Amino acid sequence: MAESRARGRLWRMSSHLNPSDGVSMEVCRAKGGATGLRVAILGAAGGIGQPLSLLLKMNPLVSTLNLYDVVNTPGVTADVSHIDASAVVRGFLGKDQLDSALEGVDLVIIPAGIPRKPGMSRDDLFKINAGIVRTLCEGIARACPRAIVNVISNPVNSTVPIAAEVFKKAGTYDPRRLFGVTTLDVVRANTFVAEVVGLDPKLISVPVVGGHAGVTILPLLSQPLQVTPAIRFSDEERHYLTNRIQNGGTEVVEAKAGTGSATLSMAYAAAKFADACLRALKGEDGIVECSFVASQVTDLPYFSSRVKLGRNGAEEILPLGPLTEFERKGLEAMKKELQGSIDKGIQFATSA
Ligand SMILES: NC(=O)C1=CN([C@@H]2O[C@H](COP(=O)(O)OP(=O)(O)OC[C@H]3O[C@@H](n4cnc5c(N)ncnc54)[C@H](O)[C@@H]3O)[C@@H](O)[C@H]2O)C=CC1
Ligand SMILES: O=C([O-])CC(=O)C(=O)O
Repeated sequence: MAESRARGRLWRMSSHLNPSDGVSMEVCRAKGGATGLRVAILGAAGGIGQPLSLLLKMNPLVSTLNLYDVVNTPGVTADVSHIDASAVVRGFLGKDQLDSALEGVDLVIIPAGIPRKPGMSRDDLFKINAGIVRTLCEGIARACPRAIVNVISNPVNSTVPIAAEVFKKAGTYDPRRLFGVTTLDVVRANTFVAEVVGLDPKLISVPVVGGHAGVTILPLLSQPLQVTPAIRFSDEERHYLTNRIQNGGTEVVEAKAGTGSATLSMAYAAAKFADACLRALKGEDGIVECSFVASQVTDLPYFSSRVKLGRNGAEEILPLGPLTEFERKGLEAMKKELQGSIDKGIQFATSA
């Protein structure tokens, strides 16, 4: 009897999580950690969304985790909610619940949209993902205009400008609060450099600048911070590493052979970047991450480089630092493509 009573209680606790099912939280004395931060994941049932939900549930800074998708959120929500970490997990399904998913949220992470198949470029995703990101950002402008926004959906070089234009149109744009997530490029750079030099990747921190597609991804291999004496690469190593980092996404797409792109490493990278944003929101000082943001570091209007994070988002965009001839050439080589992708996003959002 005692056992079955306990089971009934657990069932109600988990099934309240989808607000559409009409079961209330009456049986729960606590309504969730009041002092933490509220996070929403849009696209939470996807390949990235699911492991990212798991990692955010485990983040002690999160008090409420809202999981939104157009399919399958009740199952993902029930599953993740059973993990014994303090964040309260709530599921939201379909566009009618978008605004409820976003109300009062401090940080929104967007991994919604289709992934690549072999032979596709990230730009090939524009047709479908541009509209998805626009719709979701319209929801953010309505329901949580002060939230920090982390855009993962590809092509990032265009989806971030789309998000900015949606917010401008709504009168809610604050460039400090909008970030394209390029952390996976840094994660890959650290891993591949560590492999070549035979060090623990935790000791390596390679700034990766530019954008998030092919030649627009530029690792500054002359600046792998934290290592003394500084690492010097041969020409052969520099070419190998730059090429592998620029094509890391394609490497995974081809290995997955039509079943998707990076999901686990991306969830790890997104959780790392989200954690940096949350710690900055909490007032921690000295947090610096690479991200694709509105920028004046080059003549391009958006650019990924090292950004100092603070309570209001991007506090300071740090200069690129001294570049080698190889890196200067890489920077020049990316400009046309990156500007084109940015213009394409702006054009899409302003002509609609
Ligand atoms: N920024 C980066 O470094 C990376 C970006 N990506 C991108 O992330 C995106 C997601 O990739 P996966 O999770 O592998 O794809 P997926 O197809 O496994 O999951 C996407 C999820 O988005 C949902 N979705 C579709 N339309 C939606 C809408 N209107 N509102 C809410 N949710 C919606 C789908 O139902 C699905 O659950 C892709 O565009 C991919 O290219 C992937 C890896 C790295
Ligand atoms: O390559 C893709 O399509 C997904 C992605 O952005 C990455 O893994 O860096």
